[in-house]
Amino acid sequence: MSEGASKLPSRLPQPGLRRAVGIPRPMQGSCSTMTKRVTRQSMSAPDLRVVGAKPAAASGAQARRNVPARAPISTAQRNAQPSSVTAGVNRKRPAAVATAVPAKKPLVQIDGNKQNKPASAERVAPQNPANKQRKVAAWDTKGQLELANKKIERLQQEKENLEHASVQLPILTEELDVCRREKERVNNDLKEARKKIKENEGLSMECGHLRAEVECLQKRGKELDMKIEQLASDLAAANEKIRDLQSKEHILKEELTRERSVVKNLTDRLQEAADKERQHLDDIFKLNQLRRIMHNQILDLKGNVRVFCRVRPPLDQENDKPICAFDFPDDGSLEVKSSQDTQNARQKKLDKASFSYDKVFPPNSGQSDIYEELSQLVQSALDGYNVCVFAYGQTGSGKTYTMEGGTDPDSQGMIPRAVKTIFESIAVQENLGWQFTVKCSFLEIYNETIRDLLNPNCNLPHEVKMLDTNSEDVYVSNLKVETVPSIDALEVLIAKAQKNRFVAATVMNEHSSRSHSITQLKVEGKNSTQRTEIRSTLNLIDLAGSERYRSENQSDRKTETCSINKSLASLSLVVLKLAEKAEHIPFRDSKLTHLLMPSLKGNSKTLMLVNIAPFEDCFHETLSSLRFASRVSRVKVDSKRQVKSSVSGLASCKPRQADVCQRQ
Ligand SMILES: Nc1ncnc2c1ncn2[C@@H]1O[C@H](COP(=O)(O)OP(=O)(O)OP(=O)(O)O)[C@@H](O)[C@H]1O
Repeated sequence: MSEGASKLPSRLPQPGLRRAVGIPRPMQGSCSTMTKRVTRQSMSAPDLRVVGAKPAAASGAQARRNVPARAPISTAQRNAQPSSVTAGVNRKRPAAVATAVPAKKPLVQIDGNKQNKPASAERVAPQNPANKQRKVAAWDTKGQLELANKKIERLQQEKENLEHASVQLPILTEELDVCRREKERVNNDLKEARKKIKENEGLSMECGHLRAEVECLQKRGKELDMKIEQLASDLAAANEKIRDLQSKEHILKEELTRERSVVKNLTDRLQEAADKERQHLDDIFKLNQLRRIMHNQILDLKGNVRVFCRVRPPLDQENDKPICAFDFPDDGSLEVKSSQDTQNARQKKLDKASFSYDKVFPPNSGQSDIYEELSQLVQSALDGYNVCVFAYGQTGSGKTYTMEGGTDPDSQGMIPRAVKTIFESIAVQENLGWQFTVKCSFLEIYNETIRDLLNPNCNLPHEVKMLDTNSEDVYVSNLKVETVPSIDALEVLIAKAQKNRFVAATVMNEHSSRSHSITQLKVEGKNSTQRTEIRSTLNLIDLAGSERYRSENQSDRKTETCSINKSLASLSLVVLKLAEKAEHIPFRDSKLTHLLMPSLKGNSKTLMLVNIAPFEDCFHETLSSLRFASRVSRVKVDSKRQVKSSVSGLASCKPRQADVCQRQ
């Protein structure tokens, strides 16, 4: 079968159109083939008739009238047609086609494959009883003729039909081409549409994303709008503020200009004042230097070793005890006599004695009276001189009371008063450009053993050592030396040391009476402006009881008494040797004199405060103490002030050469 024939059925116009143009319903095969078959079959099978010719058997003109083939077929129509077209060419249902033909009229089977599939009409015809009845005998010529005529009629009819069909064929072919092109276009459109649909799907997804994005952006936009609104209002407020500030700035600038001129004025005046202050400070410094020198000269005149004598009053509980008779002719003299009548001749020789010292304080003297005199030595310590204050006397004579005193302000002893003076003076001096450092240590010497009162449990040995070979200064090894920034800090340390001494006293049976207690305050001052430094030590010493050892009732204290006597004798000897200006001074004979060596030598101020108990039974010890004090009182130590200064300017009041050591 040719290609055109095979494609034809599916490309035929819709059934309605076929009917309109009188085209028989397509079966199988092409139109040309069909025509040929019809011709052949009509020759061999007279009963057959053309399918589709029946209804109208329309003439060619009529068919042409009914053909709207030329009219354009809409796409919708074209899309609607294929199902019915293809339905009409269902090759698998030839039988149904055959049955659609009325039984009385023989059908012309249009079949493209006659050999394989004989037409049903041909197969049915021999079985038809009508056909059998119409059989004419061979001898019936007339019948044969009639039959032949009828056949001819039918053939002529078929011929007409065929002619009509052949006229329609080019129209249909043309229509077919149109349909093909239309289909091609439709297919293309379809492809295009599918492509567009696909694109649309992609686009719609993208659209979805874009919509979401747009929504986000819109939301963000709204937020930004709000922010912008807020910022705009802030900006407006800020602008308002700026305007406000600008106006204020203007006012302030004017004020500033005025203030500047005031400040300049003040600065000039300040400069003037500073210059004046510098000048005043210079003057004050010079005056202070002068005061120091004069103060020192006064003390020199009074003596480098001064002796005060203090007689303590009997306490309430001691009122029953007989007391010696004391007389105080002036503030530096003292007469003492025993009041007992039953004295032997030897005793009578000794029952009255007169002594003279730098100062004598009767029993009614207060702590402040003593300190008034002693404060001059404290001032000397602040001026750069080493100072030693000894409280000497027998046990119970009032040494500790004088040095430490009580807790109330009136009864405060020399140590707390001296500390107060030092820190008050430092405060004043600091305003004049001085800077001071105060260091302190507390120790006691018992049986020639040094004990640290700030660190009493220290097991390390405490030895008196030279600071260095070139220096005459000494120090105690392993001794705690505290730097005290304030009077409060120092008072805390003093209390601690006193407590430690008190604990030892209870444990060691009147230990405190039998030991020397030494409070050392080292003062270092520096005046950077005047390039001056001072350094001094204030030693406040509460000596052990000076009573003599008496073997008959104090055997248990033999060792300690000997030790005390030895150190006191050593102190006495050192002082005497100093007075003699001896070449060798036995400082190292006792720990006490060794430790106090720098403060007893030339560069020193020494005060011996002899304390006297007023009782009759102390008379001999009283005489002993007063005699010792008299010996000391005669000593004059050459004083050498520890001052290094680049400032002189004191020509009119120039101290002795030894007093001031000029810095080179
Ligand atoms: N001037 C005084 N006014 C009032 N009371 C005093 C005075 N001197 C000493 N006392 C009192 O006398 C007693 C003995 O004085 P203190 O303890 O000071 O003597 P001491 O010489 O230090 O004795 P020790 O050598 O045992 O330490 C103490 O109770 C003390 O308060």
